[in-house]
Amino acid sequence: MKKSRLEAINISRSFQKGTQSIPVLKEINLRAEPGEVVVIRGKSGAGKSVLLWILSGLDNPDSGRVVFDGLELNSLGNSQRAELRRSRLGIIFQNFNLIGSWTAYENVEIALRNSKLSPLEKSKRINRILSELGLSDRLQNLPAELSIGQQQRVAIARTLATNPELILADEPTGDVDPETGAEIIEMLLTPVKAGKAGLIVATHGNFPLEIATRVYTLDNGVLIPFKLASTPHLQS
Ligand SMILES: Nc1ncnc2c1ncn2[C@@H]1O[C@H](COP(=O)(O)OP(=O)(O)OP(=O)(O)O)[C@@H](O)[C@H]1O
Repeated sequence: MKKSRLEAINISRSFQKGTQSIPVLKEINLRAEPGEVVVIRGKSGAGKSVLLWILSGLDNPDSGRVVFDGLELNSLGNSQRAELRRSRLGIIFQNFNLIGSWTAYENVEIALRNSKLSPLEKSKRINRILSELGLSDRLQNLPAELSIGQQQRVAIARTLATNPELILADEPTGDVDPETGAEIIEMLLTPVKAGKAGLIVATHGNFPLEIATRVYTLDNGVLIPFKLASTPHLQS
């Protein structure tokens, strides 16, 4: 099996406020590969989103490296990074990043714009994923006509549509009821259990830690391994 491992090596990132430099990430080391679920816990403002942006090449670290499947993100240009995100990484943002004037269907379709699938295959895939997420009767609705949880599911459908090798999810179950949360987790875990994708999740704490391969707490800029009471495992 091809191992598309992501590795972050000694990542540091600070932000400037006036003359003051505020460190958000301090020499973070992290890895994830297909079949693994890596959870990053942390309070609001701990730097979880900043870390996910850096891991997906949306932001640059001040120092350190991110390597995905042998590719150094730092040395890729913007268009190469965008292509990597489009074709191999799946990012679920905290604010969903849906396009307001497009329907649920169109918001998922955009992820497949460069795919080699035929129009029929594309449409079958979009319909299947949206219906698996319980949105078959919302295909033609705009984001503003959907509940927050439904918008979140459209964002997840858009991410899963391209069969990414690594999924980076910022609070994927943040704004939904427990039942919907469980469905979202099941959808995210399907490619992970099949060994096709790795999953990195950032959470305040409402993600079930027992399904994680590794859990960390991001505290004061440092990533600290978090030990679960029982042995973590991924049910298949
Ligand atoms: N562009 C920026 N300029 C200055 N400071 C920033 C910038 N982006 C993030 N920060 C700061 O970095 C810190 C970490 O923010 P981040 O959004 O990563 O936190 P988080 O752990 O994801 O929080 P939450 O769980 O509330 O989303 C915050 O103090 C934030 O103000």
